[in-house]
Amino acid sequence: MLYYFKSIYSACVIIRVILMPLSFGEMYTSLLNVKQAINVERQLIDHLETYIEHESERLEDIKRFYAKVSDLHSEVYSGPSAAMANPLVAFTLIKRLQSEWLNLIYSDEAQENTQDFRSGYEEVEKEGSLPKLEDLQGAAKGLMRLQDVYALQVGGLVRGHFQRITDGNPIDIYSPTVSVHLSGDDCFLVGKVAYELEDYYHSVQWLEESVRLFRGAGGEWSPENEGTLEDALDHLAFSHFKTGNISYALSLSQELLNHDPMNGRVLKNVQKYERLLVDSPPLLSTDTGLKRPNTTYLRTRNTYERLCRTQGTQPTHYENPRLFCDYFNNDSPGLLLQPIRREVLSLQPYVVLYHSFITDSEAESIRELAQTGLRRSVVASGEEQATAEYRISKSAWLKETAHPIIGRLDQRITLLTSLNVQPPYAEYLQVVNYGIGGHYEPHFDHATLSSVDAGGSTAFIHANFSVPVLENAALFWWNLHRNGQGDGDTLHAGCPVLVGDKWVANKWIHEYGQEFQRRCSPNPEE
Ligand SMILES: O=C(O)CCC(=O)C(=O)O
Ligand SMILES: [Fe+2]
Repeated sequence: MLYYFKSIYSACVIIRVILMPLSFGEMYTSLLNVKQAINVERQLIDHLETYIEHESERLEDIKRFYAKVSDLHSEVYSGPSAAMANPLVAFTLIKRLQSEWLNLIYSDEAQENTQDFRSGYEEVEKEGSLPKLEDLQGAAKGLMRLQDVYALQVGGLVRGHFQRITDGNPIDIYSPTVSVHLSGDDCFLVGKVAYELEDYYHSVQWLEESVRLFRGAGGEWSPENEGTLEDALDHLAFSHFKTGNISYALSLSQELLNHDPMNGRVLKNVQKYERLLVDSPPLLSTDTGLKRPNTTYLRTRNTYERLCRTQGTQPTHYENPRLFCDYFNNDSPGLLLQPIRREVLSLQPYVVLYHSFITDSEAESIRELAQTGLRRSVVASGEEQATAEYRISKSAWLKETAHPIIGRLDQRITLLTSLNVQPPYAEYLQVVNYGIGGHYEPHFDHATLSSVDAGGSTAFIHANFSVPVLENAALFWWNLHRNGQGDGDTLHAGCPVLVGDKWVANKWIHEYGQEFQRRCSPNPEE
């Protein structure tokens, strides 16, 4: 968990402690919810197990009947015709044909088993603990965000690797301890989300993988799949058409026709593509020059992403002799025996990292206290607050009265900063948990606690450095100049979490109430 102290409004300070790495609904926006979903699937696995047992018993019974009847045919009825003279043989034949076959064929058992299985699923569904379509789409967008910000290869992701091409070779930027491969259908879903957003840059890449994997599976059908090779070919062909690669759209459509020769729509498309190719033959280059869509219109996107990729402070900052580390007690009696390791990361804006600001057990308690209050994080939107794609997380507010730990943290902030953090001079503690590819794009906090395995740094865009997520550490900066104006250099962002569960806690301290702690400067510009 990272802890941030920051001043807002006409305010001065930000304290942000990284705790370690929440409520259902919008499951993808918080990793805690994703973790809770594991139990939901466990319930479904139990229901499936019972279903398989019952269906297996039913099939065993059917097999027994089959064996009995086919044995009779090979042993009794194919023998001397005298067998039929036996009234018992004749009776059993008639009984079977009049009743047993009927009972077997019209047995309700299969339906009952299916019904029980469905009821189990419906119970889980009623609890409201199943992800919705929006969650699946949100998770798919999270994957594409990670792909973009960390320049990951889709082909690598599909094989469970987090790889970036460096000097022409794929280099692992993170090696997961547990890894999963994606199926043709998994890739189809991501591709389809992009396709529906008319984002053909991503749909082409994911659907290419989908088609490759579906082809590799030899068109084998799986009952759990959403799409088929034909669906993937269809979407991929159209994506290529939209990006101007007509000849590829044509060959994919022709492949699709091999599987589905009577598909009128695709037949028409083929004719259209052929006509287009005759009218304007393609240039030799097959490079379609597909560009990443700039959906968030971030002007600082390149710097932001570069800072996220480097996952930490730029080396040049260590070369600045005015930056230093020390053990700091702020001359506070409460810290004399236990000074805090302080790392000054930047002078303008002034950004300091306090190591081991909280303990593991404090971070754990804060996470637990926040859990039930976690709601989708919002951002200021005019007078109102609204959810936004550029902030994907859940957050909860903790008052000092929630637990003595919160009061102790407030005291620690005061010991370190000499600032008054009692209401109304500061906000309550805001605890945040990020979701799949969760992030907070560049923003200011003015008038606005965990380690992760990869990604999730806090990037200072204009100041050109990023701070990796450091468990239990606190990051402090002044959002405002001494003259009360917002400091433009504090533009900062929470990079997407690549792997891990990122929790942060924010403490925004108002400028009002700190007049004697942070005096104005003789220089009105300062
Ligand atoms: O998560 C981070 O690193 C940054 C979060 C942040 O800037 C905020 O919550 O205001
Ligand atoms: Fe912020």
